Amino acid sequence: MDDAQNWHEITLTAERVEALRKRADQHKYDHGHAVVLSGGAGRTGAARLAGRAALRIGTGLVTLGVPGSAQMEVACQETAIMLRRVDDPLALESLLADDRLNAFCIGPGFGVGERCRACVALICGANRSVVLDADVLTSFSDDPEALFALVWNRPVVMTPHKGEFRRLFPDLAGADPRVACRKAAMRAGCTILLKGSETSVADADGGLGVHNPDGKRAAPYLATAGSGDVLAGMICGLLARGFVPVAAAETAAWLHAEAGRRIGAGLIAEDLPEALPAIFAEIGL
Ligand SMILES: NC(=O)C1=CN([C@@H]2O[C@H](COP(=O)(O)OP(=O)(O)OC[C@H]3O[C@@H](n4cnc5c(N)ncnc54)[C@H](O)[C@@H]3O)[C@@H](O)[C@H]2O)[C@@H](O)CC1
Ligand SMILES: Nc1ncnc2c1ncn2[C@@H]1O[C@H](COP(=O)(O)OP(=O)(O)O)[C@@H](O)[C@H]1O
Repeated sequence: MDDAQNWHEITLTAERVEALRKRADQHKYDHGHAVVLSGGAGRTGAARLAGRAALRIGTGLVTLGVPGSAQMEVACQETAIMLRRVDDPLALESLLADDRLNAFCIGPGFGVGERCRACVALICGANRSVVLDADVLTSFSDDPEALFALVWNRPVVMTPHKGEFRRLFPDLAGADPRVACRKAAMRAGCTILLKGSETSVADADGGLGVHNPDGKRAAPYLATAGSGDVLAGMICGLLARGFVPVAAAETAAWLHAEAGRRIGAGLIAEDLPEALPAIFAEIGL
């Protein structure tokens, strides 16, 4: 399916608003436990942004998986977010043994290379919901088929910007972004969110949602370092809360843009998670 006209506009539906609500009889484990894997010392900012976003979007618990070299750096910055030492794939395996840790985010600031590829293989092999962003996408640029074999038919959301998209799907990079996103999702066999001033979300069956198709929800101040890391954390948080991949990606895209629109000029990535409580109040949560 490559019909450029066959798509829906991404909005915040009533059903998704209800799914964001916390009921009085629920406790934190009812809202999931998200894990964001961090890079080493001096490279933890992106994962911390993602973790903060996952917490603000309502995940019950958020843990940052951090190499020993960066533990003090992260511990000095975080309070509500928990910390586990994860130096290597072996340590990740022990985290994966606890099935209460139900959604993962890997890529932001993680570092490119074999350690990254091995961790992605473990998470996907355990069939965990996961957001694959940034350095994960770059780590597989020499062998995209190896990544597609890992994610095929799994609860995965990939979140490339156009540079990362080109590395994984060089033959699609010149096409209309909506068509390219749909073809990429069908090729990879998972949900893909293609970032930009217009954001597309496609699933493996050919479904396609477009955010801001007419430019009326423009949020140009989102073009700032770390804003994509926050989006990855929002999606991960919604996966932990039980949203299916497409719903998590679309809902996060809408909320992320709404936060960007409200903050406007002067926005920095740290502001985005902090804008969520006011948005939630306004939509009736
Ligand atoms: N506070 C932090 O700790 C931050 C950490 N970051 C991390 O820094 C690492 C590198 O990420 P980058 O995205 O900067 O670098 P990448 O190395 O993935 O790609 C950047 C290159 O892609 C090109 N490109 C083409 N189209 C693009 C588009 N639409 N958007 C962005 N770049 C495009 C750029 O020109 C640039 O040369 C990642 O691990 C990321 O998570 C960044 O997210 C920034 C903030
Ligand atoms: N001009 C723009 N208008 C609206 N949103 C934008 C614009 N430029 C970037 N964005 C959004 O900002 C985020 C940037 O993500 P990304 O490129 O991964 O940055 P980073 O890696 O620094 O976090 C994406 O959600 C993207 O859709």
